Amino acid sequence: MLQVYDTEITSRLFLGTAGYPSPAVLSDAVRASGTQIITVSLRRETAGGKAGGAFFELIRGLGTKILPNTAGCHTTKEAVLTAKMAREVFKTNWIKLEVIGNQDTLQPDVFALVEAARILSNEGFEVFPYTTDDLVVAERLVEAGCRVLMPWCAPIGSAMGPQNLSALRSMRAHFPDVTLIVDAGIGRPSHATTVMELGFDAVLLNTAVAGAGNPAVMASGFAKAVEAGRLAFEAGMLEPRDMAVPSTPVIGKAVFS
Ligand SMILES: CC(=O)[C@@H](O)[C@H](O)COP(=O)(O)O
Repeated sequence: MLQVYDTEITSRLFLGTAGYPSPAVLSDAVRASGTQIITVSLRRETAGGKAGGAFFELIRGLGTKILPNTAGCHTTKEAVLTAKMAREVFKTNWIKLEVIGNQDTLQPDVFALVEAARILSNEGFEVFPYTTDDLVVAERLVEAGCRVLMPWCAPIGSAMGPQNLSALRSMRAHFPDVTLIVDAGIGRPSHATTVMELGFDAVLLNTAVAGAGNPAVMASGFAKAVEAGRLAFEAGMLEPRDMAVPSTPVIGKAVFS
């Protein structure tokens, strides 16, 4: 069971809803993933060219909790305004806060992000900030009122997978009580397993499923990968060793008669 703000969920896989070839494929993938939280952009072109009301109706019909996002925003002002519109449209205080600072890497403008997080938290929003793996920025976001952090593991849509495992490990160690969700850059189920093994609470991904040859099958693969990583973390994994250790201890010598 994972607590996200005051909501308890069992699936640790969050799914984006952009870039699917059709609304039907999107619906199938969401169902196959078993996700309980999907993120929706108020601004992006949506599945099958459907936009606005029709798309949002489809999203509401999927039976998951909705985490609106501010994808495509580049300033504090734009992100705050988009968050307020999202609250009206989806009747939720949750907002996945994205303030993009660089067009090539789509990395967040962390200064504008902290400012927007503070404004929105003060206005009663529960903020899920899309951030880098920088510990100082993370501290500022927590001070601004965020109880969830969403560090990237690689640029959005890159499918590169974790680029800085030691930074992610440090983040987990520094924030044992903050809900940490890896968001962006995951390309394969094994990437999701890797970050879950580090003790991250969940992963959010979009492109790896939406762009797969068969999104529903890939969504199901990711669900299993996330669960496997979590189970491994909870079970306690062995540390790698330099030397061989016999897995079958022997006592004395075999006796042949
Ligand atoms: C969907 C969303 O809100 C994002 O933050 C992002 O698009 C996820 O990244 P990937 O598409 O790389 O999984």
